[in-house]
Amino acid sequence: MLKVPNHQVAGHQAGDGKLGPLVDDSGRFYKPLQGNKRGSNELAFYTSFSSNTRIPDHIRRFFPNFYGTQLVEASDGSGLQPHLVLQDLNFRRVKPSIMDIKIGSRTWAPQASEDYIHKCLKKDRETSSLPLGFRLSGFQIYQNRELGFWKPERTSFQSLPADEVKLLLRKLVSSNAYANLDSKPDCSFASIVYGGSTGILSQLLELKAWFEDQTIYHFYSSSVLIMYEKEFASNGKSPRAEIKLIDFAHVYEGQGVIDHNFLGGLCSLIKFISEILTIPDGCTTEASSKDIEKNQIYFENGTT
Ligand SMILES: Nc1ncnc2c1ncn2[C@@H]1O[C@H](COP(=O)(O)OP(=O)(O)OP(=O)(O)O)[C@@H](O)[C@H]1O
Ligand SMILES: O=P(O)(O)O[C@@H]1[C@H](O)[C@H](O)[C@@H](OP(=O)(O)O)[C@H](OP(=O)(O)O)[C@H]1O
Repeated sequence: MLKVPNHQVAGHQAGDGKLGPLVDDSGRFYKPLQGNKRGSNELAFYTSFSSNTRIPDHIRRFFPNFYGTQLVEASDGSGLQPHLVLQDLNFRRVKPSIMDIKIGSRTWAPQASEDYIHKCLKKDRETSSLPLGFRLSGFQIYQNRELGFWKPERTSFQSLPADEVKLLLRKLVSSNAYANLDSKPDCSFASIVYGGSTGILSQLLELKAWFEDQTIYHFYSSSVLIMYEKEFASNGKSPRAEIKLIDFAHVYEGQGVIDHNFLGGLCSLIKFISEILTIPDGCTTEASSKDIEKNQIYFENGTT
């Protein structure tokens, strides 16, 4: 039995008779093949990527597994429709904090139509894409048992200036991340989620090293998803901090050219996250140093 995913933070969503992705209870995510060539383009990417022997395994792990296509009952009631069958990245996650970050100052490919380029260019200019090289496309931050998730309306954060984007990236890894924008984040999980040899920063650096070399694909409008479990982190367990790349409706062949647009955006995101780890100015001090240390010890001891 397919159902609407619990933790989708951006993109077209199922529900209220609309077309959107569905999940099953065995860990698969069914994304409807979108119209206007988006669906066929994304399928072409997954088909090419999954059979490409030049992709190293340590890079492949940053992409959802691909299980082909399947006709399933679409969420909008339009009957059996083709869907991409992907790994459900939230399978077995409990209360995941998630950020969908659209990478690149340019979200359109040169192959796109003039109208589409115009639409994207406008949005890139109006949001943080152009000034920062990425924009927050959607997020949910788990607050606590009483308050549940903080999942603000998407347009409310897509055009924020750099310091407020950094504030949200701090809130993502704070024990006191409440919907109230005035609360100063404690960043108590920064070191175990962003830092460390297996943390988000080191995963992003690994991805960046590949982008410095690879000329196979150009990724326009794709996102990096950052995910982790705050409750695990609070209880001294591994926070399951992971990055994954998603949304390949606008990926094209690289034809021997570096993907400067994606690489530039990735470098910018990396700078934001590394500054959170190295410059603690934006975090409260009471909680942080003691909590960071405590969590680091738990994590390094592998008490999962
Ligand atoms: N494999 C996956 N497993 C779990 N969740 C996913 C997966 N892929 C995407 N999502 C969720 O769905 C959201 C939208 O995904 P995606 O960007 O692929 O859809 P889209 O409809 O093409 O988006 P857009 O309208 O921005 O082009 C993501 O923000 C994420 O929350
Ligand atoms: O490929 P398409 O069909 O052009 O899809 C749009 C594209 O992914 C935009 O980047 C996205 O904006 P954000 O992800 O930045 O919000 C927009 O969402 P929107 O319709 O909610 O604006 C989508 O509709």
